[in-house]
Amino acid sequence: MPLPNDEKLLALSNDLIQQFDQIFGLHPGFRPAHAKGILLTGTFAPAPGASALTRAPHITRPSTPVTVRFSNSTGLPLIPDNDPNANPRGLAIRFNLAEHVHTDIVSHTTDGFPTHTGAEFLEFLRAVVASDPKNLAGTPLEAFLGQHPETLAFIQTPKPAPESFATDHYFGVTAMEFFNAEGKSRFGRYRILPGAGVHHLSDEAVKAKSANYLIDEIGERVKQGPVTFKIVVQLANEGDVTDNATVHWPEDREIVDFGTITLDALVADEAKEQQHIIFDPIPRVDGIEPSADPLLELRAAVYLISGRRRRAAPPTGEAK
Ligand code: HEM
Repeated sequence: MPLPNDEKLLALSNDLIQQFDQIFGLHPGFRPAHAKGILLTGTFAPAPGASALTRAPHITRPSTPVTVRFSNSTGLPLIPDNDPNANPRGLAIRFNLAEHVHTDIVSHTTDGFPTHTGAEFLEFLRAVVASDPKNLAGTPLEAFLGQHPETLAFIQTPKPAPESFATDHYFGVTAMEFFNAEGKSRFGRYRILPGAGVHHLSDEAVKAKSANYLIDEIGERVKQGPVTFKIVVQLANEGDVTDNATVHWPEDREIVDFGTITLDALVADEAKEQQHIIFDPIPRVDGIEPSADPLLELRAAVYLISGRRRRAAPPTGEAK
């Protein structure tokens, strides 16, 4: 994936990475956000009707190998899985179409995002750093939230911890434009639904869990049998806002089946692979185009700059 030439976009990308570094500290070889995670492999099988939505190659083939990464929030490689700040959890899915040819979905467990643009997100992060969350009166964060009800709404959305990475639902958040073989297009947002059902833990139950309960559990679970997720797409109606991750579409919007992923193994040489793989929020595949959501191009640049830095760091091995 290429880096864009847009100087302003690159400067904003670097500022955002620096802001994460400032909040979480530098951890060479780890991601500045979603630092703690685990990689699994499996296959994707398209849903029978999905070709009405898109002509993308993984929809026209019976089976495509996938690599997925489950993660905790924050740039702390050792954040305890039972820390409330580890929510929302992430799920990044790579569809391996051929050698060095792939398309990804990047999702997390909250349906939405705090801000419409990356510049606002940077302003929000700076306000967080400059404010005492326990005493908001008169702080930059209070001022920001006063001007951005969509950010307050995201903060106030409950973010319960899952029983397992395999029992949470994940949201693509940013809309994509899907094109089928006839050239007909629809905007949609991915949802990734666990075959084992959505099961969250109460705050009390989470406290009793261990610092690695999710990472340990998914490793054990996949040894016992396959872990499945159904991928669906929530379709926009004509006139729905498709370029703003803070705007939700009404729940009555049509949802179509996209396919199923079946995960059956952990990745060997985990630390090395996690350091190497760079997920891309832009699909870059025929049949699925990015929407005009400003987060997409920015994130693609952020993840690439960050990923190149991670690859250039000494091997992490096991986090110490
Ligand atoms: C301006 C908006 C955003 C910024 C600046 C941002 C920043 C980052 C950064 C720096 C990383 C580490 C990338 C790497 O080193 O490979 C990352 C990873 C990630 N982000 Fe974002 N993010 C944004 C929006 C989102 C949204 C909307 C979602 C949910 C759909 C999301 C979900 C994730 C996930 C799941 C990962 C981990 C990917 C992996 O496993 O490699 N982010 N983000």
